[in-house]
Amino acid sequence: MTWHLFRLLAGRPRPHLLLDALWTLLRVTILLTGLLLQAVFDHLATGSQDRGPIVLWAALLAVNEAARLVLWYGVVLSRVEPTYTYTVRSGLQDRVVGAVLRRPAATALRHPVGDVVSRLGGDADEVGVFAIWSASNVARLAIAGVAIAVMARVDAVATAGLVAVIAVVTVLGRLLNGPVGRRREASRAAAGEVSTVVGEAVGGFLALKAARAEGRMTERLRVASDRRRAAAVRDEALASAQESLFRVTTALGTGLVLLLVAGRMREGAFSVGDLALFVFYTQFIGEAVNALGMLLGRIRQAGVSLGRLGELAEGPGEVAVAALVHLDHAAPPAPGPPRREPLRSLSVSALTCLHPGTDRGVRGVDLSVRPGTLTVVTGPVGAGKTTLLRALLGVLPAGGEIRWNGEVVADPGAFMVPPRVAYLPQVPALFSGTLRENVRLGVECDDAEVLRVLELATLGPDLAAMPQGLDTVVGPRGARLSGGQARRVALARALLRDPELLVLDDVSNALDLDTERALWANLLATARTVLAVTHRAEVIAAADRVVRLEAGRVHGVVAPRRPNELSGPA
Ligand SMILES: Nc1ncnc2c1ncn2[C@@H]1O[C@H](COP(=O)(O)OP(=O)(O)OP(=O)(O)O)[C@@H](O)[C@H]1O
Repeated sequence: MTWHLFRLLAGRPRPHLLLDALWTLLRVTILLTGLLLQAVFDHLATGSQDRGPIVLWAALLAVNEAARLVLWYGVVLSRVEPTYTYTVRSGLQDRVVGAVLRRPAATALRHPVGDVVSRLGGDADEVGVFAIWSASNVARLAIAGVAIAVMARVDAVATAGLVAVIAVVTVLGRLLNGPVGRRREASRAAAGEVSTVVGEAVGGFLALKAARAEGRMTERLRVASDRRRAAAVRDEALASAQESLFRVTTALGTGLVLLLVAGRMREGAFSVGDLALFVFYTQFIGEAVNALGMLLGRIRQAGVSLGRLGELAEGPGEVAVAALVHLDHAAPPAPGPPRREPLRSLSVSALTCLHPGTDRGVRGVDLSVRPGTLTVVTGPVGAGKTTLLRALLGVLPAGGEIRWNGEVVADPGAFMVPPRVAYLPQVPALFSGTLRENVRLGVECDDAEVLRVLELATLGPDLAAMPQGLDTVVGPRGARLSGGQARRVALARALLRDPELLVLDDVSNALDLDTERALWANLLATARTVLAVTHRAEVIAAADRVVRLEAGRVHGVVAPRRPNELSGPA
């Protein structure tokens, strides 16, 4: 996983290299401070009365410190780091959401919505933070290497002792990496569980109130939060232990250096300036080792997070992450709409689709749809009507054969889309935005066209009562529409695509009888091909063909004559 993490960052190396360079510059100022201190103390130790060099070094120290502060706060912390971390974060989120949207509808979202939101937030954040952390600490370690070289020139033995302490602590810290990673994974999973419960509670708020089930949901949330707390405490405890291990390096190192150089100081071979340099650099090297420990932990954590994002995009395992990283270089373009080809025939044979882990769904369904006709699928509740439509459209994985104009459809999910097919599900989705945007949803057309399809969907009178007309804000954050209105807006969206085949799942639901009659009269007057699930006797009577499903199997196909009474406003 770590390898993929580095590949991800290497995909766009420039911001990382810029940050590496800035941090290196910052650390060089620290090296300079050590050398200036050494010079100041050595000069003081000579007992010289000449204050000139001291003033010069003090001035250089002040300039050096001021330059560091300006570079640190003014450039790195306030601009470069936030830009980089948010670019990585939002880049990952874009890629994951893009990959999910490109997946076949049948398998697009395999995790609860709350968990997905948690991963897109927390896990993308973790990788974004790692990006800036790695830049900062790679520079820190490189300059620590230079500091060790400078110290070795002054006293090789004391420096070797310090390096030995660092090596022991590093090995011990690395041994903790495995458990730290496992606990981080458990903690993230527990956080995802809490988000799932919160997502369900917020999404089903009204249902919970209506059923007076708030207590049950609160209890679920409490249990999930307790698990999350326990996992987070275990995670933090071990991560802190690992951090502390590295932190003691400074104290141990300074003590060891003092012991090792005491003899040479007495002999005058180790100056006061050298001691100042050693104490200052030991502190810096200790911090670098401490940072190395945190960096190692963070690599694990960021790797875990990248893996979790990869799962959303592609599925579990390394392959998923490789694919996610690969997307950085060659995000496949979204496929354009298929070429329009008039529907001459649609046939389905032996279509079988069972819901995973159950024997429910549909089995061995044969069906044919002729152009310009209304085909109705009916049957009792739970008979498999919705399953049949969704399997036909590739929204659910299914066996059997589908032929469009005689040609076998290999991938229904990619094939059964506008302008071939438009689908109105039982629960249509509206998005925050205006009525116009919800109908168009990416289709370029003028308002006259939007108004025409809204009229066809019998929303004309409703629209006349909306002061803002097409600019009326609908959807989750806008003025709410009634269930029937939302359904007809979604129908207008489908009609705007002018599909060869219109697939409707229970469009009559939530409509009064007059509106429903007008709606069906409009649909039939356009002589388009419609495949509709419905219970309404009038619509069934008007159909060219009626398929009756019972317990997932076809229980008869009839062809009633279209009665005239369904004629109405066109
Ligand atoms: N996601 C699912 N997982 C498991 N079983 C499911 C799932 N969705 C539906 N089912 C089951 O499959 C069967 C067919 O469901 P389906 O929704 O297709 O019926 P339907 O005829 O459309 O019902 P309704 O008239 O209520 O819309 C039912 O027994 C249902 O319980």
